[in-house]
Amino acid sequence: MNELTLLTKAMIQERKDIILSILGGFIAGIAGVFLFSASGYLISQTVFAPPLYTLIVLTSLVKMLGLVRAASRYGERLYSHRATFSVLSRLRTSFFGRLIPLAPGILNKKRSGDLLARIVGDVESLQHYFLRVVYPPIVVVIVFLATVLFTSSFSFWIAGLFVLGMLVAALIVPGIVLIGQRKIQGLVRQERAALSTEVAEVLYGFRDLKVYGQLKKREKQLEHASAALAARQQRAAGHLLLGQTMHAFVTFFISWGVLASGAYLIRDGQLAGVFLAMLVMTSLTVFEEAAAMATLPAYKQDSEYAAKRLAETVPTSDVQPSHPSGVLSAEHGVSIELSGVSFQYEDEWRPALKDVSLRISPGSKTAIVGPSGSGKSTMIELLLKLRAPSEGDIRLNGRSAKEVDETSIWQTANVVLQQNHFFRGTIRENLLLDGGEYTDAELYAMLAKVQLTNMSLDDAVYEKGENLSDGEKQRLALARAMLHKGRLWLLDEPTSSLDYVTEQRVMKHLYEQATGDTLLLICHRLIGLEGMDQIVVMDDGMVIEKGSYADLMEQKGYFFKMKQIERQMVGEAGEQKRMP
Ligand SMILES: Nc1ncnc2c1ncn2[C@@H]1O[C@H](COP(=O)(O)OP(=O)(O)OP(=O)(O)O)[C@@H](O)[C@H]1O
Repeated sequence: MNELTLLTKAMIQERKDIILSILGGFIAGIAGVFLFSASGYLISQTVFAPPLYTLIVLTSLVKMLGLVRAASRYGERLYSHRATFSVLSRLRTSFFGRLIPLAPGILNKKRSGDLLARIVGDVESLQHYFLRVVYPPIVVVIVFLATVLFTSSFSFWIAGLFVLGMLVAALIVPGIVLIGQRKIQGLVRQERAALSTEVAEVLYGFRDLKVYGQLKKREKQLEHASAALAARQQRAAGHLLLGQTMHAFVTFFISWGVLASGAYLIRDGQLAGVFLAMLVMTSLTVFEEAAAMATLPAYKQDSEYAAKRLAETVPTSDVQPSHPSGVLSAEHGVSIELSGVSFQYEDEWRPALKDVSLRISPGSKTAIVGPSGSGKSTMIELLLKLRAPSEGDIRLNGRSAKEVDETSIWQTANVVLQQNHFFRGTIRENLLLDGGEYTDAELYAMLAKVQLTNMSLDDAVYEKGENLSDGEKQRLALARAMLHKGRLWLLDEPTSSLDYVTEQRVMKHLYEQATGDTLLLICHRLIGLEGMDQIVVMDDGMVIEKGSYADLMEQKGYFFKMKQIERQMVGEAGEQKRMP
């Protein structure tokens, strides 16, 4: 099943609007054909100076057909666009529904610019599927059959000419457009994704590119990607134009054919001369209705290619993602138990965590230390259910994490990650990210706790917190976590950019608030870990030591050696207790 199947299913759900738009399209099409035919007939009739009432009836008919055509065209547009946007909204919801569980894995794998091009552009492209691929042939065929039936009552030969013209307009012209079209649309999408990726790279890496003197080179690449896209788009537009031109030629040819064969039939006495203008007008109008057929293959290709790219991004399946109903209690500290947990990032050759077993009792304070790349942050990601272990089990409050609803974990956890995101807005908005309700006085009190007394709640925050220092970002993230009021603290190097004095002051408030809560702190500095209930030492994805500070110092193992090195570097004097 791919996106087009999903699209078709969504269209079935919007069948009422779709039927109404087809009905509107049919009435508008047929009213248009009769409007111009009646006009042609009216003009021809006037030559014979008919009675006044004939002219009144005919002009009234023309006016009425004009009104019917306008009203039904409006109805057609209204219902077809309403159906399209409802279908698109269903599709977008379903796409996001499948995309979200794949994050953050998918954000690692796909380049962000390309992903953005898919999320916005490809989903958007599918709107053409109904409006320009599925819907036009249905209306064209119905209007055309009605017109042929009408024409055949005047002349079988002219009706035959219409059928011949329609075969050329609906099959041969689109067929020619299709040749070569297959590649063009795919290439346009590829070039668009390439440009989007380039733009994202330049925007994200602007500073580094500038410092390393690579900005000019990247600007050139950007210009190149932009020119390549413009060239492809030009070719695609040329192709569309070719189809439209061929269609106009067919219309022109058929109208001349109707005129010539009509003249012949009149001379032969098989057709009354008064109908000739009417039949020519009929042919012009009915083929104008069929103009959408010429561009149909281009849109069909485009939709199919967009659907393919979306299906590649998030595999479609009938299997609904499970939503476990288990809730993590926010009443007291959480117990954590990891049994034989291993985890390997997709496409990585070695596991980030290997057979990790660990018990963290509720209300205890645990520090996780170890060299860079030893798997500490990965463990927090698994606890937050941002990723699932490849092997082993994680139990929270004695319940397997698989059975616990991830939202309840996020509600219970106060999280500070190594990289915390800040949104464009104000300090207040960034503090109240979880929608908590606090007065300004309470928020200022929190800012004071994290030593940000010089900040106003109305101060602007730029995108990604560009106008904040790393230390300010960490303190804001800590304030955000402290406002969250969960009973499980997951802190990944939360104070790495702070000076010792500020760190001590901030952490004092944090520990005060975390009394009785379960706290897990990842840190590189080994100073002040004496008060921790448990210290876990990790190396190369494994737990190599664990115990209290005193136990580990007595063991004289890895932690002891690291501590010796740190003491030599910082000096005993620099040591202060992390715990209050
Ligand atoms: N998104 C990712 N995709 C692939 N591999 C990853 C990803 N994140 C981390 N890794 C790898 O997993 C291993 C463990 O990384 P992790 O970030 O958990 O280590 P860490 O101990 O927290 O390191 P640090 O102290 O530097 O933050 C490393 O080898 C790293 O290269």
